[in-house]
Amino acid sequence: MPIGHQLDATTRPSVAVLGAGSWGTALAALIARHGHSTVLWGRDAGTISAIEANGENPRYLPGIPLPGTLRATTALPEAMADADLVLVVVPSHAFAETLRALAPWREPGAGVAWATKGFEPGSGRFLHEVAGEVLGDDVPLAVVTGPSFAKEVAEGLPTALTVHSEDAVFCQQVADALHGPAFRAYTGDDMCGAELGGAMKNVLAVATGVADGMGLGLNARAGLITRGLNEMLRLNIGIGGRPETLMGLAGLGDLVLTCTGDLSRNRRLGLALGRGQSIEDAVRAIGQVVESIQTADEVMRLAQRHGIELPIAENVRDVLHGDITPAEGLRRLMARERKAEYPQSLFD
Ligand SMILES: NC(=O)C1=CN([C@@H]2O[C@H](COP(=O)(O)OP(=O)(O)OC[C@H]3O[C@@H](n4cnc5c(N)ncnc54)[C@H](O)[C@@H]3O)[C@@H](O)[C@H]2O)C=CC1
Ligand SMILES: O=C(CO)COP(=O)(O)O
Repeated sequence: MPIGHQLDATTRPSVAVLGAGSWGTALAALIARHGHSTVLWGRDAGTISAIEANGENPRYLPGIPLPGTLRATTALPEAMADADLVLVVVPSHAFAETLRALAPWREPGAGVAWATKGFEPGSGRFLHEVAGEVLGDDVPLAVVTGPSFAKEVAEGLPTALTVHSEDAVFCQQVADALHGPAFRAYTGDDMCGAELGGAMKNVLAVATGVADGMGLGLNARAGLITRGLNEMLRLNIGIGGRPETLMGLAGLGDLVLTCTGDLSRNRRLGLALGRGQSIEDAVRAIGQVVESIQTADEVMRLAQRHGIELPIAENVRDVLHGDITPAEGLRRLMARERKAEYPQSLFD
């Protein structure tokens, strides 16, 4: 278990946020508003100079003013200099390369947290496994997850999420930076469960989006959310996570948000597929990262390794691959054998 570095409670840690898309920008703005010295790093020079010049991220959060104290740069060493806390907010496909890039510039003792949702594409590793391997065992690590649309956080609307870490001191440091008048940050120490919930809800948001796009009604949506939660819980227990993690913000909370809120890109992908659009056209129209496309494969590989059946996630994967139509997915789900809702207790 990593050893947390001691913090002076009277000082506010300086924060480097890596990834200037919608979520990285919203989190950097939140932390800067809380009085932390905050630098946002992004690879796109146009976006970074617009943030510096106009206090706005025109591509990802148009029309939302960012705090004047927030600095932005394309130079990673500059962003990392003096950072006590690093928050990585790039898509999952860029997670490992971003960690490798930041590692040489990390200040001694600085912990690394991430708000990325998903697995390492290809290997299917959990992001905390990737971080442990790239950064080593003595770097404090934490995951930030929960129901939180970037636009609403950037607008200062009330939000609650959760920070999980095996390092209690670092966990508190990350939660302190996020917690504020319009933002509640809870804490926990189940990184596996927290990461699984954040990744899996994206796949289930596609399922409810497809159902809504096909006009299947509100009963179908509620049924999918509930049976989807059940799939999350069963897989989580299979991997040794704790059930209560997924009954909270990292699971149920984020599942409800993304399965019902049209700000969700994963739900919008499902809506488009359910209305008969192609995946290519839908992804182009959304114009931002849609994590479920890779996560569906990794969730199914993980489930197969643990011998766990996930009918909804499996159908989402097959629809995303173009192997079946949404109508065929519906037929498959409705034709499944009848059974007890809970053949065995989840909580034994
Ligand atoms: N937007 C949201 O409301 C929330 C997003 N998340 C998660 O945060 C992560 C990031 O998502 P968003 O910011 O929403 O995506 P986005 O699509 O808004 O922005 C992605 C950003 O990543 C950058 N990027 C892509 N590849 C890169 C690379 N190889 N190196 C460096 N930067 C790279 C892009 O330039 C862009 O700035 C995802 O895992 C997402 O699931 C989590 C909670 C809320
Ligand atoms: O993770 C999110 C909200 O918690 C954002 O969901 P989408 O990636 O589907 O937009």
